[in-house]
Amino acid sequence: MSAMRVDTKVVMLGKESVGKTSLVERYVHHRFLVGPYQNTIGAAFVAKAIQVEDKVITLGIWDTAGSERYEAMSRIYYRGARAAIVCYDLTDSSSFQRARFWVKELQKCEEQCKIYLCGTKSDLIEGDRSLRQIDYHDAQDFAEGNCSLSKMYHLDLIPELLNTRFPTYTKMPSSVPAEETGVNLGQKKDPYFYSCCHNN
Ligand SMILES: Nc1nc2c(ncn2[C@@H]2O[C@H](COP(=O)(O)OP(=O)(O)OP(=O)(O)O)[C@@H](O)[C@H]2O)c(=O)[nH]1
Repeated sequence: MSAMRVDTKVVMLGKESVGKTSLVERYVHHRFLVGPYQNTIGAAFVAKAIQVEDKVITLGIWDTAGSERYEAMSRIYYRGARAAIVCYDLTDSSSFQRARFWVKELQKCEEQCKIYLCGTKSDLIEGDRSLRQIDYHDAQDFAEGNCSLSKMYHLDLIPELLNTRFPTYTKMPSSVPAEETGVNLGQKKDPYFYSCCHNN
């Protein structure tokens, strides 16, 4: 069996239960798994081939375990990553603290890695605004304060962002309304991301 060639390494980081695995499932298999929560142990790998202009590139996505018990292991998985999706749960302030930790760590240790800050579970706050624990502006300020570029991007555009050889920035929306912040996998809406790329 021949080894799979991965063109671009992507790592998912964030506190346990924020929804990293669900995001990967959605992106790769177009599904949202309902049922009891099963925490990731160590890390999981999935590959996805995508078309970028006239080329096919293979993303190798490492979905790390959020539990702090696996923190040292997660460091192994972000080594050499071209992009990191750092997730936080909009209804859990401690998960935002954890996301800040990972962003700082990546900035320090992986200068070439593009960082995407992603708020998850927006369906919960749509149902009940009082559940929101991370203010929209706090997240935006954090992205702007730490990076030279801070916009929101649609998930499907991330492959284009990742491919520095064939950048197609013209397709990106310059902004999306505040209401669309965060990821709503439960209701299968499209996820949006803050990008805080400090090396674009
Ligand atoms: N309501 C809602 N629940 C979600 C969403 N995304 C994930 N969940 C739920 O949150 C729980 C944790 O999701 P996972 O995707 O396993 O979280 P994880 O970040 O991979 O967790 P670890 O493997 O522990 O690091 C599961 O019960 C999911 O069904 C979402 O967008 N909305």
